[in-house]
Amino acid sequence: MDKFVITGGRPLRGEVTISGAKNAAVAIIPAAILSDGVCRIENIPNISDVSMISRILSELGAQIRLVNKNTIEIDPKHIHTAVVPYEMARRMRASYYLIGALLGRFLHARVSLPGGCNFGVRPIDQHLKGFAALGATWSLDQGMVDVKVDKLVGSQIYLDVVSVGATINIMLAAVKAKGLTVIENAAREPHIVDLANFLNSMGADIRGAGTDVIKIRGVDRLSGTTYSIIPDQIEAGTYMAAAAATGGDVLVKNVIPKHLESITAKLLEMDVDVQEYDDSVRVSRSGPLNRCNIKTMPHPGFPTDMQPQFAVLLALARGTSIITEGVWDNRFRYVDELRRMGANIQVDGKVAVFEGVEALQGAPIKATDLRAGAAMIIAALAAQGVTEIEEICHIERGYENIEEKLQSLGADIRRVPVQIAVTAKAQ
Ligand SMILES: CC(=O)N[C@H]1[C@@H](OP(=O)(O)OP(=O)(O)OC[C@H]2O[C@@H](n3ccc(=O)[nH]c3=O)[C@H](O)[C@@H]2O)O[C@H](CO)[C@@H](O)[C@@H]1O
Ligand SMILES: C=C(OP(=O)(O)O)C(=O)O
Repeated sequence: MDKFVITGGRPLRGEVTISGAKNAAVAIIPAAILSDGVCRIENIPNISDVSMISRILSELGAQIRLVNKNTIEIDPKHIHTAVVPYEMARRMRASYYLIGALLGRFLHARVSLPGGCNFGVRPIDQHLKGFAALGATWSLDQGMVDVKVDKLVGSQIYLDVVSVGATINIMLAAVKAKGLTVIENAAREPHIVDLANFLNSMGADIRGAGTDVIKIRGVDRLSGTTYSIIPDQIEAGTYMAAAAATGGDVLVKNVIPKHLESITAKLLEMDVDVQEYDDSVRVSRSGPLNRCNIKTMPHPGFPTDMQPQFAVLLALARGTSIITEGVWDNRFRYVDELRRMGANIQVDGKVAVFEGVEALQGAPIKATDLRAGAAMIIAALAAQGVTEIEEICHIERGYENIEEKLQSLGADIRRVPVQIAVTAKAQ
């Protein structure tokens, strides 16, 4: 296991190119199971969650060819089982998309309950409610969800909570159902639109993705396709926050500025300069950071996956700021790590109150989850002195080449192996 060693205090300057979106890739790769032909998927981020979901597909019998670092071809013809190995699926959140995709193809799926970042309870009741509305029955035994159906039949489904995962999973099963499925109170994130575009390019009939009512008219077959994944909204936002935290000047390239609107709005409120171009944004700061309040919400609200990175900015902003976490029950586990660096933050349930400090100091800390890990990197880049960040495997789930990208912006970040202390056993 490696750790990052970062010497802070250098403003980030230069250009960085954003990779394909993790949360689109981990939905689109399992969606390829539904195809009769080969799917060529471009702009795939080279991250561990993508490697894991690809390995699972291979394990099921799919042929996966790496065309280059960011392009794969998936031939799902030889998938021979609807049972996903327990150990693999429970390591990542997006393995739950295998339920919808396998159900669409085999009318049966047996998949372990998913893993992913630990934000407290992460139920899948809305996914199961959706499958049941399409005619399926499910049971749970030995940590595996078993979902079966004789025939998928389109239905009207109202989601009780706006859920990205349930919206995508229901779409995956409903594309092969008989008749029309309508998902009401659907999530509207950019990766939902990307998945719908991917499925439509295979011959699906999905309308309304990006709004809260999605209509899916089932089709008998889906063909192979060539598709390029959208840029990662959260990776882009992370580099924007890093530029702002270090008082730098960074051109963030290969983005869809529309997807960044809520992030840009908060940076502007904090007196950070943001210039938008066709497919890039330039973020710079020379004056102090101004305080602001943030409430995370489903898209188009401020994304919960940007909450920890902005917490670092608020920890350094003048005055008192408040973050209200509107999506997850427990997404402030990283606050203890920021406190080690000198941040003044009080947490009460889903609300965190920040009293801005002049500077953070380097300290030994850890990544408690993926975006918390990104936030620790930002804090370390802005801090005085040296910070060591352990448990960076969380960060590798979602950020392609993060140390190289930061080094190209002038950051002093190194990856070094963690020394394991070995205690000699008395004979
Ligand atoms: C792989 C992936 O894309 N992960 C993202 C996805 O996670 P994920 O798909 O797991 O998140 P959801 O949108 O489903 O969850 C949103 C809220 O709905 C609740 N809920 C969800 C499903 C359900 O069946 N019942 C239920 O009550 C959750 O507990 C949470 O409070 O969207 C989250 C919200 O934008 C992001 O933080 C994650 O990065
Ligand atoms: C929470 C995230 O991912 P996952 O749902 O895969 O844990 C994330 O991408 O920030």
